Formats: sequence, C-alpha cells, structure tokens
Amino acid sequence: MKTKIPVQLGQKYEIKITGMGQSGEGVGRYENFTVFVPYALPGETVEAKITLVKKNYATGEIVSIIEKASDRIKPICSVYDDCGACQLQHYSYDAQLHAKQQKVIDMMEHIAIKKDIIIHPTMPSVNEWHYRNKMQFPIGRTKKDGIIVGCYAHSSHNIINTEMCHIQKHTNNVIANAVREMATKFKLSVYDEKTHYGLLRHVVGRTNRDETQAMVVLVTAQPKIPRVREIVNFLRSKIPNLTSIVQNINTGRNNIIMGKECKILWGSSHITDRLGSLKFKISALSFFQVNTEQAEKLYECALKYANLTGKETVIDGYCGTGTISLFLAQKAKKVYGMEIVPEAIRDAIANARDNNIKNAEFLTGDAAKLMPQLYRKGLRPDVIVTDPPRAGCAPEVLKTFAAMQPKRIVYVSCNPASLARDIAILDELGYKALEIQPVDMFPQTGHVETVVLLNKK
Ligand SMILES: C[S@@+](CC[C@H](N)C(=O)[O-])C[C@H]1O[C@@H](n2cnc3c(N)ncnc32)[C@H](O)[C@@H]1O
Repeated sequence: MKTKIPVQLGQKYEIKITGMGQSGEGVGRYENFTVFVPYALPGETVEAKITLVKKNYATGEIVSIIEKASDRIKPICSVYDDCGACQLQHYSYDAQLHAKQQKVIDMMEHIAIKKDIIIHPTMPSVNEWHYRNKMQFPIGRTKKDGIIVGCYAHSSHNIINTEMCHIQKHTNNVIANAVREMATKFKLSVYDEKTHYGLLRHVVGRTNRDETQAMVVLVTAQPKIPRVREIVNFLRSKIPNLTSIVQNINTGRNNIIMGKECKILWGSSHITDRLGSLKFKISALSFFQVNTEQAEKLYECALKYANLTGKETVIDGYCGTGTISLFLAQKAKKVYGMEIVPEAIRDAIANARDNNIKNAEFLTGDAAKLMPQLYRKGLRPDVIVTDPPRAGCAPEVLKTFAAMQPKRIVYVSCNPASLARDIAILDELGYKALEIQPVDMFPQTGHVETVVLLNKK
C-alpha cells in the first residue's frame, strides 16, 4: 500500500526536533514522517523549508527557530555556516556529549537488543579544539581568490578557503597556508575534477601530539613537480617544525584522496608519535587516530574491556599501524594483528621492534580472508579486539570470530549504524553486548566512537 507523504518540496512546516542524525543534523517528525534538518538541535521547534523528499524521509533547511534550545551557542569559526567539516559548533560541548550518548542509545533501541546493555555517558575529549593531528585539504583556484586551500563546503566539492581551522592542530594550519603560498608563488597548476588536467590535488598535513614534527604530503595528479628543489626549500622556510615532505601520486579519476605511490622529497618517511609509553612511526599512507590524546583514552578503555592477565592469545583485526595490538601485547601472552594496507603493517612491525615488544605478530591482507585462514590453522584466541573501518566487519569475519569461540570480543567502532548491525549479528552467533563506552574522538562534529564489550553467552 502506498503511504501518503505529508510534506511537499519547497513548502514550510513547523517541526519539533527530537533527536540527532548520523551527521549531527536535527531529526524531527511531521505527521509521523521523518524530516532531517541540519543545524537544528534536539529540543528545538523550527520552521523548515523542505529541500528534498524521499519515500521514507525528507530534508529541510531552517527558515526560523520558533523555540530555541538553551544549549545553542555562537560558533567560533568564521566560515562555519559554509564549511562541511564541523556540524556542532553551535551546540554547547556538554550537550554534544549527551547527544552522542543518546545517538548510541537510539541506535541500540533500533536493533531491539538495548534492554540490558549498559551505555555509559560519552567520555569527553581531552581537547575540545585543535585536536586533529591530520589535515586533508583539497586545493583549488577561483578567479576572485586565486589558489584556495581548505575544507569542502557542506555536501559539495566547493572549497572553502580556510586560513584557520579550529579543530586542526596549529601546525596543520601553518602547512595549509604555506602550501597556498607555495602554489601561488611557483604558479603551479591545480587539478580540475571535471577535465582531469592540472597538478595539485590535495595537501595532507600530519603532526605529532606536541607538534615537534610535521609532514607535508603533496598529492599530485602527475609524477613531475616543476622546480621541486625550490619548492622543498620554500616549505622548509615556512614550516619551522617540518621533518618530512612526501609526494603522493594519485592519477585516479575518483574521490579517493591519496594514490598508492609515495616519493620522499625531503626528510624522513614518517613522523613519530606517542600513545601512553609507546612510540609509533606514522608514514603518509598509514591510518593513525586523528585525535592522539583521546586515542590514548580509547585504547585504555579497549584494554580494560579485554581484561587481560598475561596468559591470553589475542587477535587485533584491522590493526592499522599496530596501535591497539601493542597496547594489548604489554598485558597478553601473544597478539596477532591484521591489516590490509602493507605500509601500515610495515609500520606496525617497526613499531613493535622500536618498543621492544616481541609477542606481537602482524599479517598483511583482508581480514575476511585472513581470519578464516587462521581458524583453519587452529588458532583459538581468548580475546578478539576489532576496530574496523566505517563499513564495519565483513560477515565472514564476524562468523569466524564466533567460530573461534573467544571469551570476549571488544569492538571499537566509528559508526554506530554498522556497529548496531554487527552487534545484532554477533548476538545471534552467541555473543552478548554487555557495556558500551561512547568516546568523543571528534568534538564539534556529529561523529561518535564507541568501545563495546561482548561476552560469550
Ligand atoms: C579504524 S582503522 C583502525 C586502525 C587501528 N586499530 C588504530 O586504531 O589505529 C581501520 C583499519 O582497517 C584497515 N582495513 C580496512 N579494510 C580492511 C580489511 N578488509 N581487512 C583488514 N584491514 C582492513 C584500514 O586500513 C585501517 O587501518
């Protein structure tokens, strides 16, 4: 039976906002029909003009706020209205934390197994601002402004020229500004997504927690950078803590930021950061949590849930540069880490060696293939820790987790939707979620990270 959609494109409706969506947008209902309203806050009543209508939901934009939330504050960023990077600067930090906890509760209610799971209050970030150790800004050009470097505007590929991003560590702002000046001074061409002509695509900046080291990655659409030595010297003169300049070549006609090939133009192939008492090498292509100070808290929580005594064998699926693996290895008999990016595994092996950790072994490959292989070889871990990308774990991976019969599974997730789906699958496979700790890794944005403890039923 066809249900009647009660809203029409271009019309205005009064909507009471009751929740927050995946990207921090307000969620309300009009005659029981879901309407998403970006920048509207839970508790507010807004007049919204409908901009998109789909079968099961609509999207609207705020025309006026009829009833304002007491937690609504003035955003500090001058480009906040246009920029797509942050979604919650207009919400007090306490309210952001509360809304993120609620988002996890809502997601668990959705899969109907919430009843007896303890969902803790969100752990606040050590830094509310200037927490990002990694910046990835596209580079463009306009007639009016010349070379522009910054975040994409909300839901578009228009670049917002950004001289000061308040969630980036200061070094990354210095890098973005230096690269803008460099591209202008050396008259470098800029890649055009439509014609596929031009050289510079993105700049990626990375820095460590105390900002004593910095890496610039120039992502180019062609292998040759003209006047490259002069460019290296220019960047070195502009970025005082610079320790590495890398060129990444990306000839792909897609939205993926970095290609597979990296060339070191100057300095080191990596920067080094610290988590707890461990040191980590991070190269241009390696995944490393973007909020270092808070990653420490996240991993401490994963370690607490793993509840190791020193006798356990542990698998860390999706291990990146081995961060969680090495945290666990300090308290376990043996840890196996697996990861699909070979460079990250190289870093993980070097990280184990540099930290004098001998009970961690790292495997390169797709977890969906490696896990069943390890199962067939007879590996039966006591604990499994898994920290997959946003899409969550592949079904074969979850099945193998359960077949291995560990006592506990600790699931670290950056996406409550795929997490809820995987918890429901694991529940059917005999693993019950007991506790969830939401952790705020990304203040001012709608994202929430979670650590979940699941026990064998
Ligand atoms: C969210 S990150 C977690 C990394 C690490 N635990 C950390 O905190 O630094 C997910 C990792 O999974 C890796 N990955 C993605 N797909 C994979 C797959 N099919 N098999 C194994 N690893 C994969 C990514 O390269 C990335 O390093």
